[in-house]
Amino acid sequence: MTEEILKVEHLNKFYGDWQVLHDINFDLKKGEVVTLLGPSGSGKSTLIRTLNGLEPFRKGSIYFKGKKIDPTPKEWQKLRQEIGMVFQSYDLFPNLTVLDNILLAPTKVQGRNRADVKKEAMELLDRVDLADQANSYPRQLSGGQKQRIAIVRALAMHPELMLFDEVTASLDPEMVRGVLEIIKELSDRDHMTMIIVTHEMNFAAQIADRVLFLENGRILEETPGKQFFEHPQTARAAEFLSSMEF
Ligand SMILES: Nc1ncnc2c1ncn2[C@@H]1O[C@H](COP(=O)(O)OP(=O)(O)OP(=O)(O)O)[C@@H](O)[C@H]1O
Repeated sequence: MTEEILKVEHLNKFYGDWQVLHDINFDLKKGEVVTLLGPSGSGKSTLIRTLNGLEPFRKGSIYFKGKKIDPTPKEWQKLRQEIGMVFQSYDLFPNLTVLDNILLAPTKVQGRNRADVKKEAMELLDRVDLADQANSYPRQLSGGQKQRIAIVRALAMHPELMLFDEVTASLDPEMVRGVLEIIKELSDRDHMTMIIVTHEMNFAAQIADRVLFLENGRILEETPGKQFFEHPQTARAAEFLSSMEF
């Protein structure tokens, strides 16, 4: 049986008194790619951030590799070593070089040997065609380059699960493809388990094993990727796809 990486059960989240996520249930097996799609404000970012402990939740359970998460700051800090996340805003440290951005957490948090991590970081940088920028500072890089570095930084922790929250949303169109290709390769070559929030429908159609379609904080449908894009189950999802000109 394929190993279960994540299971979300009856997850409810509130901002103050207002409920933003309603009874979210889904699971994710090793190597699977799930995309979260839905209109603006449907709760996609909130959900993916909740899965990394960046947003607290009030009711429900999240299991990671079969173990129920005790949602304390300490536990999340530990789990973030295994659940990598990349954001729209890169969040690189401006005062550190590219290489030091990548080495920081594996050496300081995981206590791994600096020379080993450095060797691996250079291989990862080579893979995203940025080995020549190892000693640059983030301000010297384009948005697309910064986002490729942010992905490498997350991968250097050897995550079991990667979360991507609209990682191409701030990029100029010509930068988008390079970043999406890296994510696609992570799936094809490394069989990385991933949850992806994106507005890039063609990319979602290529990469999604499953789509969770959200509206008003609820999962309206959960459909295999190919089927979702060809024959969505709900009229609302069909309307959404046509509004995205897919
Ligand atoms: N910190 C917050 N406090 C209160 N409300 C919030 C907060 N963050 C998000 N919201 C609201 O929660 C709802 C869901 O937002 P969220 O960003 O998760 O949606 P989304 O589907 O990711 O949208 P988009 O595609 O526009 O990024 C929206 O109505 C948003 O205004």
